[in-house]
Amino acid sequence: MPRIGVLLINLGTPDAPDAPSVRRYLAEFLSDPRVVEIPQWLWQPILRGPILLARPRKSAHAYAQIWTKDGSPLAVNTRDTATALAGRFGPGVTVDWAMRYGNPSIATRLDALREAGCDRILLAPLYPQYCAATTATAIDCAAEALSKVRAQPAIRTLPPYFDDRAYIEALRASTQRQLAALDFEPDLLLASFHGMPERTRTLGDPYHAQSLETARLLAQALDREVRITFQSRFGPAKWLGPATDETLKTLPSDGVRTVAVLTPGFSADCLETLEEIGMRGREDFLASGGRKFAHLACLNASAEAINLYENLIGRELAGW
Ligand SMILES: C=CC1=C(C)c2cc3[nH]c(cc4nc(cc5[nH]c(cc1n2)c(C)c5CCC(=O)O)C(CCC(=O)O)=C4C)c(C)c3C=C
Ligand SMILES: [Fe+2]
Ligand SMILES: [Fe+2]
Repeated sequence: MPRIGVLLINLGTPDAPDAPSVRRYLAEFLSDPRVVEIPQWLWQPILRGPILLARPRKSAHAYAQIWTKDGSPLAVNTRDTATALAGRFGPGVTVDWAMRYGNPSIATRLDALREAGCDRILLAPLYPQYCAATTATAIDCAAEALSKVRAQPAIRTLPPYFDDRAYIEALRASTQRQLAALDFEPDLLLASFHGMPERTRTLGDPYHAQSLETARLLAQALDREVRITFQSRFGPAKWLGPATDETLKTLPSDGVRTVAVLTPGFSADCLETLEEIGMRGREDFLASGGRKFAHLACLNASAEAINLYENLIGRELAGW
């Protein structure tokens, strides 16, 4: 009987909500040439200069507002997902989790799975929409770690699931459950995806098209309009639009008084959903004349999510 490992991979987060930890995390993240596609000789002085001098303190303040007693929400939600999936695929399958940047690293968890006897490993980046800056770099990192291994395990990767029926169904059920618990019926449902430089789309990254398709299928499943925006702009380059923050500021003058925002491109709640949408987005909307604002939780380790991953991962493992 082969022993199988499943490694859930998410983006990564600082170890603590303080400036030195955020600095270490940002230095690793923003030095990845898959994330910032500027030649390193030109980029590193900018990163090591203005960015890593100013941003860590500002971001640490934001992280402090969303930190939980168990740690960073991104890590806690990803860990809880792995824990909830343990045992769901039979006794020969171990489910573990890792972060592309920071801890626990992909290399250390791949080592642990191999030490546990796993000779087949499914890499499961928890990004529904494929993006070179998220999916590809996670796979690159795993391949880099395995390049130092003599007796390599067999590897599979979980395909993007942006249009998978099980994913759309999980989003539909989670959205309807959360809308039913609100004390208002929102005029508009806004789906905010993480942004990317516009240039990556023209270079052939399918992320934008896959995000649009997710929103279209969700609108169809809910039988109502779902408007799409892109958040978290970084740097001076042109990013995918329309921008979430600008949209939230102009919606009230267009007659939208109540809004519910979901973030279907994030598998787990994190700084970008809890602080950027749940706090700053809310303030922007209400300060611009909006009356009621709701931020819907990501799938996280909800029953809908566990059902989804059991389905997606189960299908991959069926061939093993
Ligand atoms: C879900 C998909 C994501 C894409 C695509 C993505 C691209 C991308 N991000 C940055 C810069 C930053 N992102 C930051 C945080 C962050 N980003 C994602 C996801 C995607 N990023 C997540 C899940 C998180 C949250 C991490 C957490 O700890 O909670 C940050 C750090 C925070 C900050 O200082 O604002 C930066 C910086 C770029 C440049 C980029 C694509 C080019
Ligand atoms: Fe990001
Ligand atoms: Fe951000």
